[in-house]
Amino acid sequence: MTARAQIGVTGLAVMGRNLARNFARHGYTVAVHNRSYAKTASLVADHGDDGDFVPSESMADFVASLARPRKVVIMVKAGAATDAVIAELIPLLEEGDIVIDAGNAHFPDTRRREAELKAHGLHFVGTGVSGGEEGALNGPSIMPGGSPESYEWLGPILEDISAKVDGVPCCTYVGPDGAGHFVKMVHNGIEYADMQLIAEAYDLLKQGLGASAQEIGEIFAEWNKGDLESFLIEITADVLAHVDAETGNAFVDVVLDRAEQKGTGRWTVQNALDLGVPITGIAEATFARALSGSVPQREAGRVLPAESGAWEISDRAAFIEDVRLALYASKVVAYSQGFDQIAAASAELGWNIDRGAMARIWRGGCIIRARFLNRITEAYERNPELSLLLADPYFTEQVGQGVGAWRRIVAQAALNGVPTPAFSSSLAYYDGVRAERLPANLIQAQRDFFGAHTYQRIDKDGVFHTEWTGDRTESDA
Ligand SMILES: NC(=O)C1=CN([C@@H]2O[C@H](COP(=O)(O)OP(=O)(O)OC[C@H]3O[C@@H](n4cnc5c(N)ncnc54)[C@H](OP(=O)(O)O)[C@@H]3O)[C@@H](O)[C@H]2O)C=CC1
Ligand SMILES: O=C(CO)[C@H](O)[C@H](O)COP(=O)(O)O
Repeated sequence: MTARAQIGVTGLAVMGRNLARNFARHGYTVAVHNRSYAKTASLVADHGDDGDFVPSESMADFVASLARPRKVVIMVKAGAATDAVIAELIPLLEEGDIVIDAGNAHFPDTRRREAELKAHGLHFVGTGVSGGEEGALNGPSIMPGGSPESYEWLGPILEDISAKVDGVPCCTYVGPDGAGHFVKMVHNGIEYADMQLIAEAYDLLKQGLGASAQEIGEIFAEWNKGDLESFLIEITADVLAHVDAETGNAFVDVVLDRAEQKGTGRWTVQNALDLGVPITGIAEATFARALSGSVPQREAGRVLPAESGAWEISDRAAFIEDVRLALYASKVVAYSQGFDQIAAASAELGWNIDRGAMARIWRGGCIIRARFLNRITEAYERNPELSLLLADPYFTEQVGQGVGAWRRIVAQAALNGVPTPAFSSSLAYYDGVRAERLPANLIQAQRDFFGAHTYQRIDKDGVFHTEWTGDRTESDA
């Protein structure tokens, strides 16, 4: 076997096969392999004319077909399958070779694998890839972690096959070990929030205006021409316009209202709890999916009284504009929180992640690609240490213009019994983060009362405790 392939892909399901085709279409000789040979054979049979593929049945032949340093992309089911493939690869590879896990791995797994492969003299690159089937083929957003040295070898190839916006690749080096998969995880968390917010906007228009799916689709299509322009709004308009062939009804009206999840949103929330970063929009979106699937609770809950009146909206156009403004503001909150989480993890793990660069590589190729990501990049370019995206002058003004609408929508939804967990929690976050004084003073006093947990004062330095069950004197703790 001649070692002539410039890159290899093992795992040729939806993502791997399209990524392999993308490499081939960009002129790379691509070694391809899958656990079961049928997928390899069908890739070459169906898409052989995309470029130069080198198919192999065995992992040993696959590795032997790669030029050194070998670059092996693993695109298999995340978790145990990735470990199994790595274990098979290690004895076949040589010092300096690069293993790239492009699946949706959990970043602690990536950190573990990177350390393990380093001990074998191998580079391990955990990379986020977003864009689904279409993105993998035509240009995804790529978020690679690992050693800077590995990026010197790999970066040009990944940048080549990534999406481009204004000629700029949607791929850049993210940071060491698990940084790439961490950023992909937060991307997916934001994806959950964005989808939930869009779903809430749809529900408000449906319940408030009694609008049909078709009409709401037209509203979303209109919104997609302005500040909200994004892939998710675009596909929402498309989905809402789709008619079910079997029933002739709007497609969304025949889809069961139970949202599933594979785990990246949950990981994002779990990690935010560990870091102590309030990502309330993402958390509510994740829990909203859980609520939608809580079948026994939802069946039991149908008896609960609503105590809400009939929703009458006199000015339809004004209501639609309010929903649009509330959606935009809530969306900025979700991104602001997600970028806070990236900053916190980066500081804790010494990753030195450039948040502006992350917004830049999310402008194209990925599921959350959106017009306003340009504005986020600009905000972090203005101030790389920005502690709150919402406080960047551009976003302060933009969100500020919609605050009245946001409050009206959240209030009307509550009065009319329409659940808006992501809209409401985002507004609560906005009010919380801008508050001069929060009621946490009372919580500190309570904690000191029952557990001598101490508190600080606003009028002098130090840490104090009050003898609550004694004479109530205060002492330095
Ligand atoms: N689908 C999507 O839109 C996106 C997916 N991802 C991530 O990309 C990765 C691939 O996703 P997708 O293409 O959907 O495929 P799947 O996650 O459905 O995984 C199927 C692939 O994994 C292989 N596989 C499963 N178990 C093993 C094992 N023990 N040893 C070797 N190979 C194994 C299968 O081989 P076989 O054919 O032999 O069964 C097949 O090639 C996943 O990590 C996913 O989370 C990332 C972004 C978007
Ligand atoms: O990674 C992705 C896109 O970026 C996938 O689409 C994501 O896995 C979908 O997640 P879930 O199944 O949890 O909704």
